Amino acid sequence: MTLTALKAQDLTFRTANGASIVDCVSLDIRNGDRLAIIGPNGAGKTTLLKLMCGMSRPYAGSVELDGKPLHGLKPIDRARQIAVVGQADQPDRRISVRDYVALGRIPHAMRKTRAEEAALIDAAMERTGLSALARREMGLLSGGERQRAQIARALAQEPRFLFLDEPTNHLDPRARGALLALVAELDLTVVAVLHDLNLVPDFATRVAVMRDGRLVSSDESLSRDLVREVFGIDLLRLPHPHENRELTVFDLSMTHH
Ligand SMILES: Nc1ncnc2c1ncn2[C@@H]1O[C@H](COP(=O)(O)OP(=O)(O)OP(=O)(O)O)[C@@H](O)[C@H]1O
Repeated sequence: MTLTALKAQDLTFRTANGASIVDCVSLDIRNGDRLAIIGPNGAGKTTLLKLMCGMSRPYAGSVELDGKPLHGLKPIDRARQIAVVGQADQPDRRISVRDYVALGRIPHAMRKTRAEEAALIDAAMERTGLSALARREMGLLSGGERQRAQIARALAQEPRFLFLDEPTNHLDPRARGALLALVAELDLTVVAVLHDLNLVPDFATRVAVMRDGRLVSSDESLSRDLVREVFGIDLLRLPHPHENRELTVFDLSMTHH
């Protein structure tokens, strides 16, 4: 049985001067989905992500969580279910990595023993490879380490949904795949804005394609025609030269044709 967990209906977000940045988007997210939101710069991806996780309010339309209005939930109740790793998060530079990760426990305060709380925080740090950096100040971390700390904080939150905005933008190529593989292993429903299209096929069970504030597709995979139309590049599926599998390749040179 696959139940719709989050249901966005006719979501519209407008700026003060009336421009629609997200325009009448309807999207169902089922339990266990890993939805990638992709699209060109300025397409409205981050705005849609914020609307769907309850961080910002729509001008029109609604989001339902298990059939109830998401925007009617108290922030703490929302935070028990939804963890968000945003692009603009600015952790206090002076706190230790471990204390930062521990912030993820705030929505659950007083529900577990101290030892259980500590074990959850340690497990989140271990999973993201941060144990050795536990005492370092957040302000001293590299961009990639900080990104992992943000994921660790979200894991410590024990959410049902994980919303990620560009979770890999500071990571080197190998670390990008590794981080998304880690996220995919967790038993979570994930919504992630991704810029690197190479990461999408392995990670996503569904792909939401945004353009000019509109949702143009939310299928299980990307079609060549759609990639060409929306991004102006070519998607090729080629046999791996040494292994018995297919490679998805994005040919950026098409823009020069
Ligand atoms: N509160 C706001 N007021 C005015 N304009 C806004 C507001 N929020 C976003 N915008 C504009 O709306 C457009 C969509 O922004 P958004 O960040 O959602 O796009 P995006 O697809 O995530 O872009 P990128 O890929 O560049 O991160 C942009 O042109 C942005 O400048």
